Amino acid sequence: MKKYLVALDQGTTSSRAIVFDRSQQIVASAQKEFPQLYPQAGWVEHDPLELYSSQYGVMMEAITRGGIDPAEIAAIGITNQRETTIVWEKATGRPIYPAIVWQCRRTAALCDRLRADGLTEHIRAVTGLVPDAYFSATKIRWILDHVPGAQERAERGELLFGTVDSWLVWKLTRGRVHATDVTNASRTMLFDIRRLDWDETLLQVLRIPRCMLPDVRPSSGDFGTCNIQGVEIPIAGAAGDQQAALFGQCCFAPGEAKNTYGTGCFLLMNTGETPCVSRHGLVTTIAAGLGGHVTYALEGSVFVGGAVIQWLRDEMRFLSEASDAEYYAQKVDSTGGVYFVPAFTGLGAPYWDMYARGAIVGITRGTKREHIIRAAQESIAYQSMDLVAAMEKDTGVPLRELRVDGGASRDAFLMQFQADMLATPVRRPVIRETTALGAAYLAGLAVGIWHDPDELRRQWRCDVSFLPHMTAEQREKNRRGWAKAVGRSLDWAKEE
Ligand SMILES: Nc1ncnc2c1ncn2[C@@H]1O[C@H](COP(=O)(O)OP(=O)(O)O)[C@@H](O)[C@H]1O
Ligand SMILES: O=P(O)(O)OC[C@H](O)CO
Repeated sequence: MKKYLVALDQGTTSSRAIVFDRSQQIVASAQKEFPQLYPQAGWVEHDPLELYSSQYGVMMEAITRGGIDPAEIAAIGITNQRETTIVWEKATGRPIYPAIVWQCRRTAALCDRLRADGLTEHIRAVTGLVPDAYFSATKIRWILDHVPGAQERAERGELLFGTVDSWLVWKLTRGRVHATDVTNASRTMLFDIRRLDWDETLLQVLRIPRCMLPDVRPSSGDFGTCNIQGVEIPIAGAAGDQQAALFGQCCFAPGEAKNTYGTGCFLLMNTGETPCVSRHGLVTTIAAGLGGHVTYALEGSVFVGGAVIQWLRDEMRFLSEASDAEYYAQKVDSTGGVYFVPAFTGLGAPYWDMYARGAIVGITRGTKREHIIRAAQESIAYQSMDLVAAMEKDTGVPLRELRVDGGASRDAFLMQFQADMLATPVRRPVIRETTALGAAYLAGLAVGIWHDPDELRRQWRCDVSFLPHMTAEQREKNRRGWAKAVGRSLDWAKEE
């Protein structure tokens, strides 16, 4: 009997595969980190072949570890780092350039031109986004401009574009399927989120040939099959990792929200079947929906979340493990007035400043390593607090609780500080691999392993609730200090 679902979670820093059974228990998993490439200041790339090989490798490792017969696998669900842009040759499957990662700022000047040309409103109205180097559209333009002959080849139909989901689908189906799902399409800055089609105006402005774009499909459904040891296994779900996490957290009803603390932080709130247009710096995006219905979400994206801890570990050598941050932060009872704005790749929502850069302010002769570590952790919560504030202004409704997940949500100090700064309960579920779980749900619903979202909702279990304790006065003082620190980091890298 088919009893397993394999979720492939291709993230920014690692590829993971998790095998779930029908009762949503993790049967086996495997994970592999891959190199981050920083060819110039502000640029971030991945090797697309490495993304695929690490993802394929961990899938096979998890299947082997779990002692699973491929014939028992009901379906594969894919979830992925979003916006990251890959262009490859249709005939050979060879990428023509490294993957330009969502964090990469190289197209900031092109985004400035789009703004200067008066396209901001069109982009907002049609795609739900803001003109920013974060999204895929200008990254495609950059590749077509910088790889010799690429524009002509793309126009002749010889090149294909895809976000990481499309690339994995293409590779896993051995070049048979060139498709993406609506959630990933909604992050390209080329997709009309109401008409559910590529937007002709933006394609023309950016001279992107329609023939290189993938077919856009519902997140739960048919993405071809992958042959594992002679067995054709349906790829039955695909969604961007943040939308998958929203789904995995069972935020199926309008008003339900989650925040994922991974490399970045991504706060998404389900807003139902009508897109909610933000007036406070958030974007409108498509959430993973079912049964042909399109569900929308408001999203706030923070570019550097857990990555600030990684930076303290790898570049500053302040920590030997990311998990040590919690210990050091609690060795001091405050940051001693230090604020850390980790705007390493600019600031995302709600500031959208591609030229902001990192700042550590308030340092005195008494500042110790522990203060800086604590300030780094607090910065993750402050940035998320800014998103909640924007969301509450947009919806006019205070957030009742925040569901959390992602690598850095393990950090209890951070979660408590988050609850304190939001004055809202923060709830961490038993299964923290909600991104992979969301992908498994989407695939499992498509092949009939589960029948409806209510069945899934009944399974959501809270592990820890962090309740707010901070006084309103302290909260306000912290909030003011943070706002002042952010002001110091804005516009830093803009050339005179
Ligand atoms: N205990 C911890 N405390 C704080 N940050 C952590 C902790 N564990 C992991 N992280 C951070 O979380 C991130 C990894 O989370 P993960 O969800 O695996 O990310 P991604 O999916 O973006 O690759 C890293 O940036 C790491 O620094
Ligand atoms: O890989 P993650 O978990 O950091 O997520 C990356 C986001 O999808 C970028 O938008």
